[in-house]
Amino acid sequence: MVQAKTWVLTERFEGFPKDSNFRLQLEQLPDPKDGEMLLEALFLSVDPYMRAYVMRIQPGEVMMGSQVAKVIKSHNPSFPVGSHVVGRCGWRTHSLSDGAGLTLLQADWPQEVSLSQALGGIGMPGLTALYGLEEVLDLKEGETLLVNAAAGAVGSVVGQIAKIKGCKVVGSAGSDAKVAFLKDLGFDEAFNYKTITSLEETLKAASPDGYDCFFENVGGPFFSVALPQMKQFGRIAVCGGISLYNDTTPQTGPYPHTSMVFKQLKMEGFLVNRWQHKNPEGIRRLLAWAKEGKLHCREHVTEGFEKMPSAFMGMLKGENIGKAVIKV
Ligand SMILES: NC(=O)C1=CN([C@@H]2O[C@H](COP(=O)(O)OP(=O)(O)OC[C@H]3O[C@@H](n4cnc5c(N)ncnc54)[C@H](OP(=O)(O)O)[C@@H]3O)[C@@H](O)[C@H]2O)C=CC1
Ligand SMILES: CCCCC/C=C\CC(=O)/C=C/C=C/C=C\[C@@H](O)CCCC(=O)O
Repeated sequence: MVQAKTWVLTERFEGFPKDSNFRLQLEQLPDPKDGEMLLEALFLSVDPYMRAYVMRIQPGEVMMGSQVAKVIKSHNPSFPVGSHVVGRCGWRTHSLSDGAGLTLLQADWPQEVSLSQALGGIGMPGLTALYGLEEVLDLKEGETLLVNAAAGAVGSVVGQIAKIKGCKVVGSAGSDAKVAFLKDLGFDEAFNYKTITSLEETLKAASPDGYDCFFENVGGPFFSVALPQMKQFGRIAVCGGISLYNDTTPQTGPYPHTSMVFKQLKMEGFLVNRWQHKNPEGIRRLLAWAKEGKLHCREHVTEGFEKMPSAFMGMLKGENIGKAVIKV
């Protein structure tokens, strides 16, 4: 028997999450049966979708989420002891699995790349950036791209891939330290949306001719101000709207119709799982860029399973630069 620590949801979030929404709970796990294995979490992810998707969890259930885990006992030949996996096991230190939904990490994962990157730049967020740019925006060399939440797990990869593709990149983030980080990554323009006097003027100054593409992560007023600055036939990939997730009453903004029609814009929402058939190739490309030094996947690491709720709430408040992960 193994004792797992888990974080369960006590009640669904109303507005911004609170400590009282979570309860640490111990769970006795039996030995794995034939075909099963015992997993021990090494790194766990906290992501914005956990706030947006909370209605999918019943109070009393373990919080949803992905982790990098080590196989510590196995009666499943496809997952030998000592191998590493990524799985949607939830907020728990130990899990039993029959292998369903697990992704085996390649045995030759580079020593110089932390396994935690499989939750970030070399994982779901990195793939989100890649697919949003290539499958949705079809970003072309020489174009100008705008990306918000640019210093985060998705946004920072978006900007770097756009630079690899020979584009001009403008990014927004919520602190001066994040702006400095973006400049270090090679963003052509970056600004702190919390301290500028006018978003309209800042966007205009960053790209007087406007934007060919907009990788939208934030929503709300940012979206409304950015839309009129799109170029004719501009393209918008709606990846998320994190400024809206904690609203208790939905925000309402100006309607997009005037810009959409008179600039003849294309706007498409997407979910990264649409292209999961391409994930092995996508991971290979991201890993290659990382090994070549073209992709820097910064992480915001919180030490200790007990700190998962605070790491989650911290990410929602913008405390992270790069991918927010918890090291057990
Ligand atoms: N469609 C899909 O398949 C996927 C969508 N997503 C979406 O991508 C976006 C980025 O996710 P991810 O990279 O994981 O998260 P990040 O690592 O970027 O962390 C979230 C960031 O959002 C910013 N933020 C939080 N609240 C606000 C606000 N009110 N206004 C503006 N910015 C805010 C903060 O940065 P700052 O300091 O800049 O405010 C914070 O650091 C989210 O919208 C998420 O839902 C992510 C994965 C897959
Ligand atoms: C305000 C309206 C916008 C709502 C968008 C909400 C969330 C977007 C987002 O963050 C999507 C993330 C998708 C993640 C995909 C893969 C997994 O790692 C998590 C899947 C969770 C699940 O489906 O169980």
